[in-house]
Amino acid sequence: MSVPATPSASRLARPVSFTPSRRPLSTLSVTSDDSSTATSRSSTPSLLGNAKKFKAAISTESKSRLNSKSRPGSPTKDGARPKTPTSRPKTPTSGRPKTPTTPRRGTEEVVVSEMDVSRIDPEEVLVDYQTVELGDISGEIDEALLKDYGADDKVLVSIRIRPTSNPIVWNINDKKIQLDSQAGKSPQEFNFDEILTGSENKPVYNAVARSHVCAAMDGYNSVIFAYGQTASGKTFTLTGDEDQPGIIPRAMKDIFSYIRRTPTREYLLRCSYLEIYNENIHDLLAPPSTSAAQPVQIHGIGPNVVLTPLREEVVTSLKGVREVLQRGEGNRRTASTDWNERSSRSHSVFRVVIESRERGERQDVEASSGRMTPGFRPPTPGGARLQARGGRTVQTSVLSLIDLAGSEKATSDKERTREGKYINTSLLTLGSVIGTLAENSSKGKTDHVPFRNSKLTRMLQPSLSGDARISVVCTINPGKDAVSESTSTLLFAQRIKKVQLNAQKKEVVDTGALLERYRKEIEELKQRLAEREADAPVRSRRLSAREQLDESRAMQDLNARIRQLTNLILTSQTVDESKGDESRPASPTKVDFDMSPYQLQQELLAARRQLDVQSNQILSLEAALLARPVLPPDAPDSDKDKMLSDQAKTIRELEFVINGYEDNLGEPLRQVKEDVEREWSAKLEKETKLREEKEAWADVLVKQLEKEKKTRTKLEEERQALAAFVRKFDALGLGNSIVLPQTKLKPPMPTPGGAAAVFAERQQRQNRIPALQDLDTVTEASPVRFTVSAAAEPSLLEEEWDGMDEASFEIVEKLLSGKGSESPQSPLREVFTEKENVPL
Ligand SMILES: Nc1ncnc2c1ncn2[C@@H]1O[C@H](COP(=O)(O)OP(=O)(O)OP(=O)(O)O)[C@@H](O)[C@H]1O
Repeated sequence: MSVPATPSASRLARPVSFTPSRRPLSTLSVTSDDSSTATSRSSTPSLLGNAKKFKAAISTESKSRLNSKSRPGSPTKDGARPKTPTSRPKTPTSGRPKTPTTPRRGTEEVVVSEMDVSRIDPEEVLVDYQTVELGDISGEIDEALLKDYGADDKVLVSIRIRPTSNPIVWNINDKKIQLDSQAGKSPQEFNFDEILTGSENKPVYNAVARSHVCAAMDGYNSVIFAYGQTASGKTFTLTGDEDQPGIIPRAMKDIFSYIRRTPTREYLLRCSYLEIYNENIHDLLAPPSTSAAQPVQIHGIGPNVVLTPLREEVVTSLKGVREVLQRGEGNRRTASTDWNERSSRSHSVFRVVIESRERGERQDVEASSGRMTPGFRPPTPGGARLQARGGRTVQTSVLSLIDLAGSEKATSDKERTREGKYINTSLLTLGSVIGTLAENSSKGKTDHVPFRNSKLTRMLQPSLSGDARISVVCTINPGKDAVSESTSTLLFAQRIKKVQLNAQKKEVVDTGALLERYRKEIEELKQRLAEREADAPVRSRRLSAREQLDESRAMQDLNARIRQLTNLILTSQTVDESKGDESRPASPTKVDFDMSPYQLQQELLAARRQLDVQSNQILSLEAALLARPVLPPDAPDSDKDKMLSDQAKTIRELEFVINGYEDNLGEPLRQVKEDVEREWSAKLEKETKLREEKEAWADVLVKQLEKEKKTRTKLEEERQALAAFVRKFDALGLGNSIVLPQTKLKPPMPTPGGAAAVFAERQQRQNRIPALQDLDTVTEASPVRFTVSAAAEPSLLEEEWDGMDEASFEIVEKLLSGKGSESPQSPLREVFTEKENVPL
């Protein structure tokens, strides 16, 4: 379906001033009325001024608040609702440098608000259902229209197509949009949450903004922004005109409607308005001279963004909002360009900080909040203004409504071209940030996101990082002359749809009460610990090992709880004083900058040491986590219980080790340790003695062996001598003729088997000496004694023949030399031969 060139008769019948006069006439079919455009822009807030005043019955609490003399915009005696002050001193128009050709509107009307939040007591300017005027609210919010967009953590992306007199080249089918094939490009189909046409702003507000405004009232940060090429209708969508109020005025009406519908809570509303012009941030609510002299700076690390100095003004009615908007818009830079008579030359951000808490009893509120002594309170930059008291938490959220400058081609004007470059660069950065976030979300990547490349993206970092619910209205010109710009806008819209969000409600707890509770608990714990420590030496003597163990564990628990509470106190104090509505993790350590450098250095060192210890703990916990036994998810409960009790046991044992072995052992366990040591030293002594005995015996054996060896050598020499003698003897043929004198030589009688058998028998006898390996069993008999008895048995090799003396050898000499007998068959030879039983 094609969008009709004239979207609807009723829309075009209205003198809508969407066609700037400086635009080339050839592209226009609906003539515009320049003066009406200017008028409609400049008179935007007036549409809110027609609201009827409503006098609601007010509570005692409200009355007291309203009757407070010190309150700015004090009510009249008839109890009328509080008003945002209107009488302000006029400021000079000089100040922040203006865009040369297009002086900002309204500078002559710029006034300094007395509702600057840093000058008033927040408790005095609360809004509740009784103080809201009926004229300040939209018709009752139709719950049926409130789709809970954003709850699914997706960006709500809508396309708004402005009317044009040019031929339309886009086909729209419900929530799909596709370039007409006639346009000559590949017809890619895009799918969005909403596609809106026409000039009615109400349906646009209902579709793209209302749910996000309500989410902000419910405690979620919400961001709504318009993106698109120049003159495509961003400002028309956000601000609108007299006939068609845009998202901002409608949102403010809905905020008051919401308050009116919520009798249980009271609210503090603060507004700020800024613009980013040529990469400088200007406070649109500050007097221009101040704003020029002191551009707003972005502070903070990572997603923690703090803007200072930025004026915040409390609003208690729609009228107050209107004044703030009027002032801010008057300070905004717009200029006539080739495409838009009043082109926004900057990105503008209108922020409403919404703080709320449950309504309390009057007395309680006054006593706890100090409402009885209203007046100046020291501001807490970036923090919540409302105090959480009496057990009531403060919920804080920010609604940001952003009108981006439109991307554009170079123009004939040098100044516009320069601005255009800044605008295009920051929009390109926004595009690449969104692109990276989308990639990271869809592909599970963690690529670096270039938030810092522009002020716009740096400022949007918390929201784009997932801290807010986001709705984007992408405005396009459907004409043939803007196909490439519209396609690029649709591609941007498609990318941002993929960004993953995770907005959470922000609540500041009643820190005063909580801290008091922590302090009390710490005191009690310290006292209990001191009592136990004092009692410990006496008690430990009476306690069993088990009880001592429990005792030491109880002391450790007490210490741990004290440490934990102390940390909580530090953290809470830091949250209270510096975290404010961002509710971001804060350093648990408070730095006192009045300390000397040396003290600070010591603090730093201590903090580093603690960090080291903690990172070690993390490592060991991670290791334990990795090493944990894995149970299937469907494992029976008994198994899980067992595993848990095993792990608890292991943890207890590890704690033992970690907390100091000696310290935790206690007296009884020390005794066990000494007993074990005694037993083992006795065993060691016995073993040492045994080893010494064995070494002595081994020495004896070695000596014996050496002796045996010597004897063997001697015997061998004897044998060789004898063999030589026998050979000589035989050679002389004296074997048979020798008669040995019976008395002198009595050689042993040959035995069966000869000398070898005798030798073997002796050896056997000797072998009856137990083997070394048997000695272990013969424990009682000392191997030394055994060796001595073995040595008493003469060796065969040492044995000398009876009667064999020097004389005997002489006779043998004679016989061998042939002097005793000539016969070769001498019986002597036989004897000698047989004696040795060895071959000669
Ligand atoms: N949907 C619409 N219906 C009727 N008029 C429209 C619509 N959209 C835009 N216009 C008109 O078109 C003109 C340009 O619109 P607008 O200033 O809102 O564009 P823009 O996107 O904010 O441009 P820039 O980026 O240059 O500031 C205005 O006169 C506006 O009234």
